[in-house]
Amino acid sequence: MPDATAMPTVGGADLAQPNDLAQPNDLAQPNDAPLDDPAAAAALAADLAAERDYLERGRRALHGMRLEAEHTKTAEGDPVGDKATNAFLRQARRRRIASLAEGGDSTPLFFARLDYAPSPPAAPSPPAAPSPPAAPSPPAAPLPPAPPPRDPASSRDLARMGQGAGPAPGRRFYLGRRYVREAAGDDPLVVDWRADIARPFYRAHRGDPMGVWSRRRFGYDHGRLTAFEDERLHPAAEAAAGLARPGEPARPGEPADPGAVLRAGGLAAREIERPRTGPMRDIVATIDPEQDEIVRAALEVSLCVQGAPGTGKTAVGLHRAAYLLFAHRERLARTGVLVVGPNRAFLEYIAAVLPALGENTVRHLSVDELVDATDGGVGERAAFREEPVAAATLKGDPRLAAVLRAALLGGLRPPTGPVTVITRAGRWTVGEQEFADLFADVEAAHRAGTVRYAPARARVAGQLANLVRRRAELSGHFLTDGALRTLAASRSIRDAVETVWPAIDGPGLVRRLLTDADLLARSAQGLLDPSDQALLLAAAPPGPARRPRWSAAEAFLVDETRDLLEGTGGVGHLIVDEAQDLSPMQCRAIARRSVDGSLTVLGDLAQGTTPWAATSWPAQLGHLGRGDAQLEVLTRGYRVPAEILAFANRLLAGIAPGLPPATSVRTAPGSLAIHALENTTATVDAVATVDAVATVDAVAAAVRTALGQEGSLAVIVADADLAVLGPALAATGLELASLEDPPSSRTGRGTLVPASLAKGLEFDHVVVVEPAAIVAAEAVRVLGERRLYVALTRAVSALTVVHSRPLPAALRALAGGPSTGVA
Ligand SMILES: Nc1ncnc2c1ncn2[C@@H]1O[C@H](COP(=O)(O)OP(=O)(O)OP(=O)(O)O)[C@@H](O)[C@H]1O
Repeated sequence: MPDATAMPTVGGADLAQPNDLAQPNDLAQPNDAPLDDPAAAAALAADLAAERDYLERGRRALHGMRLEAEHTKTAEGDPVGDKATNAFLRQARRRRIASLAEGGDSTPLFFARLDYAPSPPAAPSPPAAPSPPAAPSPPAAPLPPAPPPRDPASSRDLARMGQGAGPAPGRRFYLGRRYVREAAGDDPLVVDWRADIARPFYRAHRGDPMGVWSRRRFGYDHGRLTAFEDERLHPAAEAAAGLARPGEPARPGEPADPGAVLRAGGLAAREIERPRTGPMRDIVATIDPEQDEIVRAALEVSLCVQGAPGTGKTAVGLHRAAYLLFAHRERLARTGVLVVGPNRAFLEYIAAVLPALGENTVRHLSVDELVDATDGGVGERAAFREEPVAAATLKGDPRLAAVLRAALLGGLRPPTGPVTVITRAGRWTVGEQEFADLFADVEAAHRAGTVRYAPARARVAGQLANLVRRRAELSGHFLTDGALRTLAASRSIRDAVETVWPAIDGPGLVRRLLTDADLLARSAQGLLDPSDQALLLAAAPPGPARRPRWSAAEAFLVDETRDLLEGTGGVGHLIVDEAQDLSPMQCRAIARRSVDGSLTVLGDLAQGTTPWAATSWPAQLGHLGRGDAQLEVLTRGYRVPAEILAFANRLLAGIAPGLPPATSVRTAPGSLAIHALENTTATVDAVATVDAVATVDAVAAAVRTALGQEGSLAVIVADADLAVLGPALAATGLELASLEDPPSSRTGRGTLVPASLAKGLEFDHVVVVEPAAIVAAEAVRVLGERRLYVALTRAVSALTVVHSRPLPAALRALAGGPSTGVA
C-alpha cells in the first residue's frame, strides 16, 4: 500500500514534511517543476504512491513466478529420462528458481520507466494536457496497444520487440534486471533491461529521443521506493512542460552527451557514488551510451576495449556477457560463456555481478586456472613453481609455439620399409612406396592444420589397415568393420605406426624439450639463438620426469602442445580482462578457446605490469587470433574522483605515452591526502620501508579515520612489506583482513592488499603506503610506476598516500615537505 505521508525524495530518507518540497535539490521531479506549488507537490506524492503500488504488484507477480517455477514438475525437474538429462533438468530448474529470487535491497525490481511517445501523427502535440502542468505527464491512457510478448516464459521475445519495427508508440515500460509478468500471456510488468525495447533508456537523448516521450529513474532506500526523476526527451514533452517554446525543435541532431545524465541526474549520480562495501555490483541503471554500444554489440563481433582505470571495462564486459546470454540464449547454452581474469581475488570480487543479473552459468577462471582446469597433468591444483623473469618471459614468447611444433614434427619419420601383417586368413604386405605415399598424404594434412597430431596418427593406422583389407579382399577374404579396427590395433600396424608417427604425450614433450639440449637445438633452429636455448635449459622444470614441478609459463607450453596433439574445446564467447598483462603464449591459449566464438578483450596499456605486458593492442590482438577486432576506447572514469585521478595521471606520460588521460564523472574536494613523513630526503635504498614507527602510526591513523566512515577500506603496500605492516598494524589494535580471507569475513574491517593483487579491485577508502617501495619492487622502473598507477586508482571516495621516502618524480609536484591533507 502507498504510504500516504511519504513524499518523494532523492536517494535518501523520505521527506515527511511537505515544506521540504520547497528545497529544489531534494525533489524527485525535474528541475522545472514549480516546487512551492502545493498542487504540484500533491501530484508528486500521488505519483510516487502509484509507483509504489506498481512495485508491490510487481513483487507479488515475481513471487507468483517463483512459486510456478517451484511447482513446475515434469517440464523442468522430475525424472523424465536418463540420469544425465534429469540432472540437467533439475539444474535448469534450480537456476530458474534462483534467477527469480527477489534481489533484496541492492537490486530493486525495477530501476526505470520509459514512456514512448504516441505514434507519429500525434507527435507534434503532447498526448495529454498536463494537469497540473508540473505534475508528471505520461502519455494519455489508454495507451495504444503494442504487441505483447506471447511467450512470457521466454524473455527472448522481448529482445525482439521493437527490433526493426521501430519503437513502441504510446507504450510504457518498467525496466528491471529481470522480466516479470502476472499470468502467462499477460503483458510484462517489468521488462528485462536487455530487451531491445529498453535500449532507448541507455541511448536516447534530446537530439534523438528514439521515440521516447520521457525517461524516469527511480531511487530506493533499503528496498523502499523513495524517489523518481523524469527527463522529457521528446520535443512535444518538452514543450508541454514549458521547457521549449511550442513548435521549437528540441535541438535536432544534438549529439548525445553521455555524461549529461550523470551531471544533471541526482539519482544516477548518487547511484554511482553509493559507498562500496562488498563485491562489485551491476550497473544496469546507469550504463552510459558508449558502454551500451559495447554491451549490445553483436555476438559475432570481437571487441577490444582500452580504458583508463575505473572507466567500467570489467563492468561492461560482464554486462555484455549477460546481454549475449539473453539475446542468444540457446546458442550460448550449448557453447558457453567464459570470463577470464587475472587472479582469484579479482574473480571473487566480480563473482556476484552476473548472478545478480540472473545469469548463473558463466564460468569465471583465472588465466592460470585456464590451463590448470583443462589439463589434469599440469599444475593439478598445486601452485606453479616460481621462476626467474627472463626465463618466464622467454617461455611466454610466441616463438616457443613454433619450437614446439618443430619438436613435434621433428619426430615424424617417413617409412623406410614395407609393413607385413599376419592374420588368420593369411600374410599381407603393404609395400614401402605405398606406405610412404600414405604417410606423405597424412603428413601434408597435418602440416596444413586440417588434422591434429593424434588423430593423424590414428589415420595412418586406419589407412594401413585399409590397404591390408584390400589385399585380403582381392584374395577373397572379406573383413568386417570390427575386424578392420582390430587390424588397425594389431601389433604389426602399431609398431609400424610408432616408427613413423610416434605417440607423444604433451607434458613429456615439453619436459624433454626443456631438458634435452640436442632436441632443443634441432627444434629451435632458426628460431632461438644459443643464449636463449641456454636460458631455457638452465630454467628446466625440476622434479621427477613423470611429474615435473611446472612453472605457470611452462603450463602454457604444455597447453600449446596438447592443442597440437588433440585440439582444444572452445566456448561461444570469451571475455578476457586485464588482457594487457597476458604473454603471447597465454594469448594463444585464450585464442584457441574461442576459435569458433567471439572475444571481448578488456584492458589498459597503462596498467600493464607483467614483464611481457603488451604495448600495442594490434599486436596483442594478433596473438589473441583477433587482429581484426574492433578497438573501443573508454575515458570517462566512474570510480576515481577527479582530484585523485589528476594525481595518478601525472604518471601517465612516463608509463603509457600517447594514451589519453582519463576524466572523472565527479569531483570530490578533499578526497586526496598525502602524508609526507620526516625523512623525505632519504634515498630509496637507505630506508627500510615500513618499519619506521612514524610510517606505521600514519598508516594506522589513516586507517582509523577511514574505518570511521562508511564503505570499504584497503591498505595497499609493496608485496615484500606486507609481512611487516600487517603485524605492525595489529600491534596498534588494527587487525586487517587479508585477500585470502573469504570475502564475507572481510567486511567492515579493511583489507591489507599487496600491490601485485590490487589490479581490478576497488575500495571506498584506500591508503597507499610508500609509493617508492611499490615502484622499486619491480625489476623495471616503468613496470613499477604502472603498478603504482594501479594502486593509486583503486579509491572511490578517498585516497591517502603515506610516504617517508621521496615520491616518484612525476608525482612530486603535488607533495611538499612533511604535511598532511595536501589535496
Ligand atoms: N555507467 C556506470 N554507472 C555506474 N557505475 C559505473 C559505470 N561504469 C562503471 N561504473 C563503476 O565504476 C567502477 C569501476 O568499474 P570497472 O571496475 O568496471 O572499471 P575498469 O575500467 O575495469 O577499471 P580498472 O581498469 O581500474 O580495473 C565500478 O564500481 C563500476 O561499477
